[in-house]
Amino acid sequence: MACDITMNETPVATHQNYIPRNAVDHINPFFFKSHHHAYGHSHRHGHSHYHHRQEQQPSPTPSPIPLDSQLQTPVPRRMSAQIDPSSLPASYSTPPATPPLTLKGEQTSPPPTATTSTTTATSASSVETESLAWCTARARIPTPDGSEYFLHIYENKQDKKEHLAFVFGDIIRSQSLDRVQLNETEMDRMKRGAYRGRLPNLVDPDQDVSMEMVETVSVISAPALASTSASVSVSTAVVTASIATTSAVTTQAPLVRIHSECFTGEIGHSARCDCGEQLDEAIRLMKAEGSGVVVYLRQEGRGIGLAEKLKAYNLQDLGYDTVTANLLLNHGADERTYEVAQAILRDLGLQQIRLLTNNPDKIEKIERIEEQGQERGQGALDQTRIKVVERVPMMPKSWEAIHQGTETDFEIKEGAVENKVVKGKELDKYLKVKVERMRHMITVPTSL
Ligand SMILES: Nc1nc2c(ncn2[C@@H]2O[C@H](COP(=O)(O)OP(=O)(O)OP(=O)(O)O)[C@@H](O)[C@H]2O)c(=O)[nH]1
Repeated sequence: MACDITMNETPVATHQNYIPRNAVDHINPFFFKSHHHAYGHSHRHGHSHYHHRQEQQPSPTPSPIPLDSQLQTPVPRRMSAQIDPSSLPASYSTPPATPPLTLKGEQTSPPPTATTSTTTATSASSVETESLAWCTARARIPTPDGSEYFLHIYENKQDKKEHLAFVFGDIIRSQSLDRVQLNETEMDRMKRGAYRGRLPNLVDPDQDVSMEMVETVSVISAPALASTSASVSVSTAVVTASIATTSAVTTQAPLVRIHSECFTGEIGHSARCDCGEQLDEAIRLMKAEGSGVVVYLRQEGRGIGLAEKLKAYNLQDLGYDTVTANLLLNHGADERTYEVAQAILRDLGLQQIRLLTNNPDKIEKIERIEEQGQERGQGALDQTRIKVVERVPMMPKSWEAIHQGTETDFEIKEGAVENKVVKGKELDKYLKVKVERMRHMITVPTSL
């Protein structure tokens, strides 16, 4: 079977208009947006280098790349398409950081031929109008038991945090990641993780890259972009090898865990909460099913942040419970929002999910269609409803042992944390308060 994994530069990505990637942040409009936010004063008074440069050195000629202004979007974050090369120092005309790539044994990239197809490249603006969150990178993460998952990084319009998705199995894919971006080479796509299958090692001379290995990878070059109005055409080389199909149909909705960051419980071995245990259990279940998604939201301390959570812990040591502690710090009992999680699930093509949770608030919020997007200036967001077709409870391990009468077999000592499984009076109190004051749907053991 013909197998062409040769990487071609797209025609517009010429030597002349190439800008080193590390130089681009300073002229990237998205960078300006966040920079402006952080240094609003200096910009307002026109003192910043960026502002000065924009006003004093207007671009004398149009960009060599015919792009509409809508392309000034955060995907890709370091897009070079907006740059007028004539306004840049000569030192910027260096070779591309992503050179044309050939497989071992091949001489040069062939010109576009029958194996090259014209595909629709998205203007990233379509991502901006359609979704609150978009995937910027994905990579395979092998785990000690030999299984692996793909970690996805998401940016969004609501905050400046990098939210994550742990995706188990090959079927669930990010639409925003798979979209063809302007001017990108197939090497760019592989670096972002926009490929199917597994990447072959092209570098190690001891490792023979067999055709069989190469056939396991396919750079995705033609995702469906029918709804994209602002689109341009680019040519990309197409891997002609057979690829892992996505047509496999899952018989049931995938397992999903929407998990909020907990530094103390996941990294800090804290026995105050069961967060680390829950994350591990969700991953274990998804490995067992061979499919599922953990959406990991950077909403530490139920949205109040780590410093405030530590203050809440001091108040808890003084005797207040986890809800009252938040209120005494002038926070809500739970300040989390789930619009970004909704956007991530939509991006992953998940509309029906089995949600691992005890928290009814999460279910209500994830199913709700928010109307605030427009008010926040987020454009017309995709509002496809997500349905929780099943709630899968997360019984704390120590309580599960009590319910099953296996408490004495339960190896964890009082107050200890073992493989992130926790047991102790502080945990019991925390969990009871979540049942009594936060409507958590787990049965408190009668002995407690
Ligand atoms: N403010 C505050 N946050 C806490 C405390 N203990 C844990 N957390 C945070 O609570 C959140 C727990 O997140 P999750 O486990 O995803 O959510 P949950 O509301 O417990 O719901 P489920 O686990 O899905 O049943 C994390 O952000 C933790 O950092 C606490 O005592 N005070």
